Amino acid sequence: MKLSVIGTGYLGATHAAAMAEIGHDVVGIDVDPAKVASLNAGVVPFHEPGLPELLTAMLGTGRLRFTTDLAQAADCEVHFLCVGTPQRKGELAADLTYVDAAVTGLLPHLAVGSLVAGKSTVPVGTAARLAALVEARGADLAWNPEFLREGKAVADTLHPDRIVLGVTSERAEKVLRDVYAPMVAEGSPVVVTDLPTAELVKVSANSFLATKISFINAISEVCEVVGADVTMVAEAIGHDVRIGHAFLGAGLGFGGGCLPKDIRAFMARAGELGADQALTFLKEVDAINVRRRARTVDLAREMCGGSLAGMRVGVLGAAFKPDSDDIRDSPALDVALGVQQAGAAVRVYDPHAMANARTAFPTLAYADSAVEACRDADVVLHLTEWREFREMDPAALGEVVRQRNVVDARNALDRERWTAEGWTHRALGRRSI
Ligand SMILES: NC(=O)c1ccc[n+]([C@@H]2O[C@H](COP(=O)([O-])OP(=O)(O)OC[C@H]3O[C@@H](n4cnc5c(N)ncnc54)[C@H](O)[C@@H]3O)[C@@H](O)[C@H]2O)c1
Ligand SMILES: O=c1ccn([C@@H]2O[C@H](COP(=O)(O)OP(=O)(O)O[C@H]3O[C@H](CO)[C@@H](O)[C@H](O)[C@H]3O)[C@@H](O)[C@H]2O)c(=O)[nH]1
Repeated sequence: MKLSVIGTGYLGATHAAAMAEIGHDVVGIDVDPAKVASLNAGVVPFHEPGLPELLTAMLGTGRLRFTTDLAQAADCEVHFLCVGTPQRKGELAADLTYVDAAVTGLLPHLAVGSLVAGKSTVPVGTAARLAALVEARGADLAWNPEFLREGKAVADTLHPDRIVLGVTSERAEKVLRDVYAPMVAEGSPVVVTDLPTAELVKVSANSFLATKISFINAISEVCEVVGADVTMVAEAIGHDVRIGHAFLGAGLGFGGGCLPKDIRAFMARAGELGADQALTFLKEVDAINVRRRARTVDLAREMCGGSLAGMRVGVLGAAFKPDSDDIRDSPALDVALGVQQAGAAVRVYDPHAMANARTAFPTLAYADSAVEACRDADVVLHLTEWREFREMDPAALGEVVRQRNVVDARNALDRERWTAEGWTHRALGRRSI
């Protein structure tokens, strides 16, 4: 089938390459000419394991190309909307400017009988509003939310754990089942529903994930008061299959371009709909999450004898999670800024997010390696659990620091190994050994 993918960022570039991989003829369209040129040259403009190889292979087949020209979508049967829906400045609500611009721009090129399939995460009610515009052109609109995780985007797209089809006609359902035929054949469950339910599935899933993380981080706060160990609590409760181990990783909490803005936009939308009371717990989920960042700064301060003024702090990690260069709402960079504001000299290192971090936070100092970030440090902060950091040799790092103090804000370092090398190890939700 001929498909267009409108918006080729983290979601759209992956979706476009994956659709070509399963045999479709795909044109990716973005308003950013630099991004389009880069993708056409086989260079993914962000870090996503496996995507460069897939992109190169798909460009080679001739089934995938990128352009800034929406007119090139005119002969496509399906148009996937993958543009951003960031948080509005100074508000909780989502900014729908890009979605509206993409649909308005597409309307003159829409063939009668074609299908617009929204993948962006939107406030409930958006799809019905857009459907009226699309239907007036003789086309159809569906909502097909996306659940991929950054760092695992290729596998998640090619082997989704479910496919959600919000549709208003049997024809739209059939077209999307044809698009995803290999995934359906492989056994991915397909949930067919109406437009608002499909929109709600997406924000409900992210709200649940955020709630699970903040739940264990709330327990972490209590563990800190009583001297208990949150990692053991998580392990023990996770053995109950009704609870499960996933997303009980206590630590610095969630960031990124999805969970934080999605729970805020959900609260804002519920407020607009007069259902704000239903989601007041998400305010607490957000507050618990943000408190973990302040607690990490406090731990660093405690390790430096009560004040960070004049101290040197080595920061390991800038991305919001490992295997991504995404720094949107990154807890690591928030902590780095907090420590700097408290008077410390901070040096940050991340294996893949340095360029993004430097652009967004030019006032922070950066180092070219983990060792250089930690040279002469009074405390090392482990904030993003990249494999490179988890496998670091604490003995070698101990040679370059001023004091062997480490805060493991992701509960991911082998603390027995670090303490055996003379490090004072502190972690969120665990007493020291
Ligand atoms: N990143 C993820 O892991 C992920 C996963 C699931 C869902 N989502 C949702 O997908 C959407 C996109 O997220 P993202 O992380 O890929 O964002 P992104 O910022 O990386 O990409 C958005 C892209 O859209 C382009 N764009 C903006 N206006 C456009 C227009 N009018 N026409 C064409 N292109 C336009 C931008 O230039 C950019 O390249 C959001 O709604 C997000 O919540 C993201
Ligand atoms: O036990 C855990 C698991 C995750 N995190 C943090 O939570 C954030 C989000 O992690 P993750 O969900 O793995 O990354 P995303 O790529 O943001 O993916 C989420 O957001 C996407 C965009 O909506 C959805 O498609 C995915 O299903 C959803 O998992 C990161 O900061 C993690 O460090 C924790 O603190 N503890």
